[in-house]
This record gives sequence, structure tokens and C-alpha cells, in this order.
Amino acid sequence: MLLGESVAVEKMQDAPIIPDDGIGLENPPTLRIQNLPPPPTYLKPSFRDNNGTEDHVPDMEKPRNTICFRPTASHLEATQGGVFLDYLAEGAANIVFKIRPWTYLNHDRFTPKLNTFVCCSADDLGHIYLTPCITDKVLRISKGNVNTGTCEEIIDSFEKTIKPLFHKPLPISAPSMSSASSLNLTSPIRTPEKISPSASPAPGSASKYDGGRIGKQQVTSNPKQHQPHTEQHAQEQEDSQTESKPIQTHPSENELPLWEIVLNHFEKYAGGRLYSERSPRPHDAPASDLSSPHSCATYAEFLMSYQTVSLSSDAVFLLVAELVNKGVRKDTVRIPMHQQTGILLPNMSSKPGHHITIEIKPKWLAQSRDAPKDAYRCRTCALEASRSARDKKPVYICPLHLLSGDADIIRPYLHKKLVRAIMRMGENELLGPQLSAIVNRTTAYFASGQGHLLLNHLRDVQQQLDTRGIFDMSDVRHGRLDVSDKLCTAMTLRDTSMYIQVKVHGEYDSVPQDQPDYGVHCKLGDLDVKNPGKAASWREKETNLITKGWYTSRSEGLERRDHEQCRISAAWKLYEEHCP
Ligand SMILES: O=P(O)(O)O[C@@H]1[C@@H](OP(=O)(O)O)[C@H](OP(=O)(O)O)[C@H](O)[C@H](OP(=O)(O)O)[C@H]1OP(=O)(O)O
Ligand SMILES: Nc1ncnc2c1ncn2[C@@H]1O[C@H](COP(=O)(O)OP(=O)(O)OP(=O)(O)O)[C@@H](O)[C@H]1O
Repeated sequence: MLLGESVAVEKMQDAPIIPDDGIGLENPPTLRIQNLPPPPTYLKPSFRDNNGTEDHVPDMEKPRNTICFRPTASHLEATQGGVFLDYLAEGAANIVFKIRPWTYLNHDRFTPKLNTFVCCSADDLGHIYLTPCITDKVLRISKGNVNTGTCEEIIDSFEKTIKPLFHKPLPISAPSMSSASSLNLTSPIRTPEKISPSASPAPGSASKYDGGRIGKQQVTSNPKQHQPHTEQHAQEQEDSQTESKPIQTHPSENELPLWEIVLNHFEKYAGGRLYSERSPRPHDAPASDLSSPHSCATYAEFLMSYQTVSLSSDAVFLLVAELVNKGVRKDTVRIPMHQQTGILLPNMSSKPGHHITIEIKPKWLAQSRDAPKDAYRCRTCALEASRSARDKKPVYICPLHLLSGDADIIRPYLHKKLVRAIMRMGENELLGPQLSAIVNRTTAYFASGQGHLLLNHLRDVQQQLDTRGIFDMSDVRHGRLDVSDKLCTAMTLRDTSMYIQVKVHGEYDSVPQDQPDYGVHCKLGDLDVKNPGKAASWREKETNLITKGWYTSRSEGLERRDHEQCRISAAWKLYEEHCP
């Protein structure tokens, strides 16, 4: 296998193997395989045996300061430290394998599965040892997409850029809630004052703040008139854009965009509650005692530990074979051969009999800086509204609701997520009486516990890193990239995943009174710093949301119901109900 090559699987290819010489080419040719490759044969064990004597210098480069996966067909190696690498999941940019301890498939004969690997490391003298199997981890490998960094780059930017953002200490007393979540949950609804025209213009009318203006386009005078634009309209918008660039001016304190004024009213007068007639229920969780021994010291506790691993080229080949075996993708999967590195991460998957895991992408926890002033939706809800029925998220919550601390709104969302995770895990007995305890505990985690703190921290960092919006060029170093590193980091934190583990057995039944979110823990995943090369696509997305009316349209067909609706839409409804 040559430097610059990649292995691709195209199941429909005819030729079993077509090796190409890809050195130095921009788009290196690929090895195409139809059938699984034959397992490589390693006749000699490449580790120290039980007597401590090294009896083989392996046929791979000695890995230093790192560990290395390579396949094995040796019974001895497999029994002493073999692991299986099973396909677990994939995202747009990475493939994830679960590391499972090796087990006999046949007691009489050694019949290695194709994906039997050993994990080796070297000491200072270059002696190679078999590393005890690391079965509580997953192996994550980049697919090598154009805008995706190598594993080394990912780890480097994680250490230098991401980690410092989480070095802030966690509060040791109850969280001081943000404006979006400083809710008086017991206060009855009060009538909001009508937005004073002097404080802010009527929806859609002109003001100095035209954060929603693209080129010559002005927001229309009545938000109820907003509809997603036709293709022809979109073309007109595009044409107008070519004449003038997007303008981004920023509101001073007394020039807040309308959506923000309405949202502030919602938080202030309705106590942030979507259903105003509802009083707090007995099962609404009290705030967690954040000074308990379970408190984390800093927000860094929510980060996973990363470890680089190198992969022999045979290993990469067999991982691709594993993907074929599992029928992973109908189209092409590529794993770049030249990288031959992966990242070991803690395995956050559900573990039957122990915990269930739900995965949540909190997305944009504050409105986009570029949203029109009369936006009816937040950025995430606007994007979701723009999606076809097929592409919409099956279980959804507005990020601003998730952040709000309102247990009534968060609970139904978490309930759905947890039920799906339980069913996927196959522990259907958890759907019985235990379920409400599991849901309540997870709700408490997000409504008032550490999940709430983490979301607030993520929101703050997203806002601090993106102060001027996606069209701003002022922070860009001349001639280099057309988007700032800070914005790339903000976009990374808008795309991170929360892996929330909820204990489901054992001491979980005897929960401390003062800790309603007992047994719930979370780590953040996918913190690969985004490539500035994505800037054009981010701008295109934002422009599309603005010009096609996805932020502002009040079309019935776009409405989501109850807790699925956007918090900003809920605020508008309440405002208009009380200030017709
Ligand atoms: O644009 P968004 O907000 O939909 O985010 C994309 C994600 O869509 P989502 O809404 O989370 O399903 C998208 O996630 P999926 O592939 O849909 O799971 C990616 O994370 C994408 O980032 P990248 O191209 O892998 O760097 C994400 O793209 P960017 O973060 O670069 O915009
Ligand atoms: N540490 C982990 N433990 C368990 N499962 C994981 C872990 N990391 C990732 N996964 C699984 O693999 C999937 C893809 O991982 P990841 O989100 O890192 O890939 P990605 O390509 O960066 O995603 P995206 O499409 O969001 O860019 C996740 O959705 C999750 O199901």
C-alpha cells in the first residue's frame, strides 16, 4: 500500500482488486475490492511471552509514544490480548468501531474472525508489548473528507483550542440562571406591556438594526405575510445580492431585534412557561445540590479523553472489510490509507444492565447573529423548518427550550429519546414503572442539574466566539482564510454531541433526596474543529434561511406542536395573545 492511497469499497465493482500507483496525485486512485481480502498471516507472535522474552521482531514499524492496532491470525496472540473491532456507527466525517474482547468461536480449532486485532505498544528500547485489551473504548477513524482534518490535527486542535474553553470552574452553588432560564416557575402569568414603538419598531418595519437584511432586501412589514419564497423569488433575491454584499449592523442596547424583545417578555411575564395555565407539578425536580460530591471541578469534566492510535495498513484494510461485512453503506466508504491513525475514545454507548445512553446535539443555543429582526424562529428551528419531511429529525426540541430549564417542556422530549434508546437496547422491562424515574432524573439533569450548567456554558462560548455573525470579515487575517478561527470554533460548538448516560440498575433505585439527577452523566463528543473551508457553505445556508423566509414564515405547514415548537414562536404567540 502506497502513501497517498486510500481504500474504498464499491460493492458493485467487477474486478476483485485493482491496485493503482497513486503517489503524488491530487485525487489518488483507490483500491477497489469486491470480495473480502484474505486475512494476513502473522506466524510469529510479536510480543513478550509469559517469561518476558521477546521472541519476535514484528514486521511493522515500532510504534513509539502511541499504541498500534494490527490484525492477527495467531491463536496465541488472540488468546492473550485479542480484540474484535466491530462497526458501531458513522457520521458525515467519521466511522466508529467498538472494541470487544476476543472470544473463542471454536474451542477445537483457532478460527480467527477477520476482524481479530491485537493492540501493541513499545517501550523506550523499542520492545513491543501486547497491550491489555481496551474494551471500554471505541476507535474513531476519519473518513478523510476534504474539509476534515487528520486524527493528529483533530487531537492537536482539541488540546489547543477546545480544552482551554472548558477550564472554567463549575459553580459550587445552585446555578445562576441565564436570562433565557432565569424563570420564576411559580409566578402566575402577567400581562406583558405592549412593545413600545419608541423602544422598537413594529414587526418588519425599518430600524437601524437590519440584521436580517441581505443586500437591498428589507424584511416585509408584516411577519404574517412571510412565506418561504418561490424559486423565482429566490432568484430575484440572489440577483439583488450580487449588487450589494450582506450588511451586518449590530443592535445597541435600545435597538434589540423584535424577536429578542418578544422573547424577553415571554421570559419575564409568562415565567418562560409555554403553557401558562399550568402550575408546577409535584414531580417537578428541585434544583440539584451542585455542591454535592458529585459536582465536577471544571467544565473540562465534560470532555472525553483522546488517545491516538496507529493502524497498520493491514488493519485499515480489514476495517474496510468489516464495513463491507456489515453492509454499512450503499455508496462508497473511504478510509485514507496515508493517515493510518485513529482516536481512542471512551465508549459512551448504552450498556445493558448498567446504563442507557442518549445522544443530543444541542446545536445553536442562541439565535444567529444574522437572523432577521422579526424572526419567528431560532437558527436551528429555521433550518429544521427548511428540511423536507423525510429529512426532519424524528425527535426534536428547540435548543432554546432545552436551555430554558423548563422541565415541562424538556420532559416529553427526553421521554421520547429515552424510550427509543431503551427499545434499541432491548431492555423492554425498563419501559415499565422504572421509566418515569429514569425520565425524571434525566429531566432534572437538564432542567436544573449539571446538564443545565453545561448548556449554559456552551451557549456562552458559542456567543463569545461569534460576535459578528457569519458574514463578518473583520476578524480575518489578510489573504489567508475568509473566516476567523474563532468562528470555526463557534461552529464546532454548535455541532457537538452530548452523550448522556443514565444509570438504570443497582443503586439507582435508592436515590439521594437532594440529588434528583442522580446517576446521570454526560460527555461531549465530536469536537473536531471545523475547517475554514466550510465558510462558503455556512454563508450559503444562512443566506438561504434569510432570503427564503425560513426564519420569518408563519405558514401553518411549518408549525411544530407543543414542546416541539420554537421558543421564539411560542413567545410571539403569547405576546400577540396578550397584546393584540
Ligand atoms: O448545518 P447543520 O446545523 O445542519 O449541521 C450539520 C450537521 O447536521 P445536523 O443538523 O446536526 O443533522 C451534520 O450532521 P449529520 O451529518 O446530519 O449527522 C454534520 O455534523 C455537519 O458537519 P460536518 O459537515 O460533518 O462538518 C453539520 O454542518 P455544519 O456544522 O458545518 O454547518
Ligand atoms: N465515544 C463514543 N462512544 C459511543 N459511540 C460513539 C462515540 N463517538 C461516536 N459515537 C457514535 O458514532 C456516531 C458518529 O460519530 P461522530 O459524531 O463523532 O461522527 P461525525 O462524522 O463527526 O458526525 P457528524 O455527522 O455530526 O459530523 C455518533 O453519532 C455516535 O452514535
